[in-house]
Amino acid sequence: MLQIIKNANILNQQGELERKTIVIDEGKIQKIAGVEDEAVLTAEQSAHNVTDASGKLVIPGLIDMHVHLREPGFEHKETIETGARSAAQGGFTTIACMPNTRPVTDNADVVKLVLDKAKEADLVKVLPYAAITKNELGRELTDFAALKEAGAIGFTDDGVGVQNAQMMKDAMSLAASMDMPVIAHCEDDSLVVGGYVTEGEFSKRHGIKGIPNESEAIHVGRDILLAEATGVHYHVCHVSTEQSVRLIRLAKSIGIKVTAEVCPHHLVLSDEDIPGMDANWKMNPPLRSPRDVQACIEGLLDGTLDMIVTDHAPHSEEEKAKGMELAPFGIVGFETAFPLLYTKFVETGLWSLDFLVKRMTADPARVFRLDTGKLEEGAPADITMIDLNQEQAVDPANFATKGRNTPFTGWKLKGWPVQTWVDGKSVWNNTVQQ
Ligand SMILES: NC(=O)N[C@@H](CC(=O)O)C(=O)O
Ligand SMILES: [Zn+2]
Ligand SMILES: [Zn+2]
Repeated sequence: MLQIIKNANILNQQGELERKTIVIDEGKIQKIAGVEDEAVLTAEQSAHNVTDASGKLVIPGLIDMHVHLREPGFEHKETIETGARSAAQGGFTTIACMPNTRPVTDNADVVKLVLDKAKEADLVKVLPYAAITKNELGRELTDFAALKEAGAIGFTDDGVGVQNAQMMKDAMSLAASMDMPVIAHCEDDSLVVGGYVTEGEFSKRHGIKGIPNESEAIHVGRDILLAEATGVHYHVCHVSTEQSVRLIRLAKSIGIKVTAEVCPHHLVLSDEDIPGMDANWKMNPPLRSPRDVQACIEGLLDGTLDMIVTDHAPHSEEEKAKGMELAPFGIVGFETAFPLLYTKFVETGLWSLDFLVKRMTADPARVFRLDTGKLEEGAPADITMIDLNQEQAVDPANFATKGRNTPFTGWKLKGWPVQTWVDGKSVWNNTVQQ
């Protein structure tokens, strides 16, 4: 089925905008041609579907390597279908989901279930991670070979840190022997006990115990040494502290195979922004100091941090209404990620558009060896169209996710995704086509 996206403003090799016509066939980008290309003008006559992208930005579909879809077990928070719909609405075409479901994705059956449900939803590409340890309890390794065979793309106990260093080392050795990455939620429980915001301004003001930066960085440091010893590809989840950035920068400089991700909220918010005891500002890792925010931004700019992920973590309104202390950690992220970062960093002139797009497409694709994340002839037609001029306030009532837990309600943002294609199929369309 021949399809055409015409008058598309795409980012070229130099990172500049160029107007092109994209020809899609059999789910792949067949051709990216100049707007006057004769052959393409002829093809347009026979195309099944023509989208006029005039005035819009057209980029590779966004890739999110850290998300929570909650199924199986917590379908009241999200299902694979609602999560995938939310991802598509946020401009994402590939998402990698975490194993902290119920049951935990610690055996091949759960991996298969996730893949089956994703196929049924038929929206975005869903790549499952499997747990490092059974039930994410940190006591016994899962069957890595069976999980890889079933389709898992990496191993992680996200939600908790692997507390035992020998356990982590064994996991890394095994993963390395299978050419699989280990993805780590870095948190030393002994340094955290009872905290739910960072140790800093906010915790002092409210007289509550804070989560210190070292609780994250101590695992980053430990795991870098273990990665060096085992040769595994080690990927650090949701980096939030200056100390972690510093350790990862050093490890990279001496050739250790470490990569890392950062979340939009850790780039845009600090603990000083928390308005009060509102659980929509509670996530793990917590919002850190302005100094940490700056270090994360610098880390992303110099490539210490490879990519942006949302850590989309939906929870129900009842759960979040329990208040700061008792509510679960986590905020939703798919539908605000791009406009938030575009508005805060590109509109303000701090980042180039090309830089933002790469950190959400080509970079995750490079790190996790995906065949997507680029607009190129022969690549899958995973494509996102964005209206950079559309300005709109964040309204959780419009979200496709079941989660309403966001600190960004009411924020006026620009750069909203308006249409998303996966393998050439439109999975979200908010344009009014004439
Ligand atoms: N990030 C969060 O605050 N919460 C995540 C767990 C996690 O990513 O560690 C969740 O599963 O809710
Ligand atoms: Zn985590
Ligand atoms: Zn997570």
